[in-house]
Amino acid sequence: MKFTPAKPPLTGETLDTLTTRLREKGEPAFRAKQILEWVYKKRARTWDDMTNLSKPLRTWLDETFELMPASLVLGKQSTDVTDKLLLEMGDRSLIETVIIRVPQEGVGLDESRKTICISTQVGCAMACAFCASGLAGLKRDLNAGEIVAQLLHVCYREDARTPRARMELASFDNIVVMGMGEPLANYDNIIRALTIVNAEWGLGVGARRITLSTSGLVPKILKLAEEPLGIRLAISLHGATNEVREKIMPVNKAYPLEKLLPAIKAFNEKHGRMVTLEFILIEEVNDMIEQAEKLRDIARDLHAHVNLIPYNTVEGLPWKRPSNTRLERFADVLRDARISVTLRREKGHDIDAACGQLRLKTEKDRELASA
Ligand SMILES: C[S@@+](CC[C@H](N)C(=O)[O-])C[C@H]1O[C@@H](n2cnc3c(N)ncnc32)[C@H](O)[C@@H]1O
Ligand code: SF4
Repeated sequence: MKFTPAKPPLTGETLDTLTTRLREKGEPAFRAKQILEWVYKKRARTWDDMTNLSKPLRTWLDETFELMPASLVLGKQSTDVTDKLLLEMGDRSLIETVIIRVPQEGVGLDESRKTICISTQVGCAMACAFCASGLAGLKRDLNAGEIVAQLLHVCYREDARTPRARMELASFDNIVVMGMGEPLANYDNIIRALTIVNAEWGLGVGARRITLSTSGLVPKILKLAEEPLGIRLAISLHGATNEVREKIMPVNKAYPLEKLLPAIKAFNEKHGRMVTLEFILIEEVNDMIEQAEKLRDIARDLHAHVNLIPYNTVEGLPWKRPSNTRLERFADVLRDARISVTLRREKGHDIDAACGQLRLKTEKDRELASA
């Protein structure tokens, strides 16, 4: 399903596209920079906040663009270090954006480093057997403006909690494209959004602070390797042999390991940065020692970092998180081989942080309310 908003979101415009629109209207080129500065640096929430623009120009902007294409429906704070924002788009679609606070010594939680997890689609078509995001299939792609809007909402929220050191800064440290959706299946919009987020006239977030995670769309990984943007890459591997991977990730049929692994290598060679292999551990599905040994060999060959993630249970799905003993035993195989590995203690369990769960719950509540 495609959604065409009545007015395009301003947050989807680049400096070039906005300059072109303003030139056509007879405005000088510097106006575009002024407007974007209001949006990204000064966090203007209404056109009338943009006090150095004439009233007729503000009226034209209001008639031409949606200043903010997403509204906050729910901000859920977990008892641990994760906050979750539920955002509603113009067509009432719901998406999730997560703020993960990484505790640091000597500073309070509010001052800690923040990683933001953003969504790229409403639902997902990839149908991974363990994932809540894909349970109801794909509803639609998010446009670039809707992707960028998630980060502005985080800024609004965090600005209210902790003042920025300088006005031009984003209110977070890192971005992971690991929320709902397969980002490389929405390629043009995610690239445009990250270009805006990265630009000095946008949120100014360095490319090294942005990590995109994919289930493994090989042609798009190769395309991404050619982008000048230079973001980091994470691969959802979750199976170290085709047999295991295929059971839980249908994408493995089109792009089995013999195609995926060379594509990762090609990306590596182009960027010279360590790729991360994500491996969710699910009891008796992929947490066996033989899988750990195969994963060790793959990681060694790719010089990759391995992120082990204990499975977050999803209501209605049969999969289980392994015991701590099994988790540690798996991790030890990699540690013993001196592979760079983290065993992630996943955050936000108590606020349905497994991507897509909060949205599904809210949609169910809505259906019940309207029945
Ligand atoms: C939701 S996906 C979004 C990005 C992309 N579609 C992908 O698969 O890499 C981000 C990560 O969350 C993981 N994930 C999904 N459901 C999970 C669950 N229930 N518990 C732990 N991790 C999960 C995915 O496997 C993936 O590594
Ligand atoms: S893990 Fe990623 S690709 Fe697979 S269904 Fe979930 S969001 Fe989609």
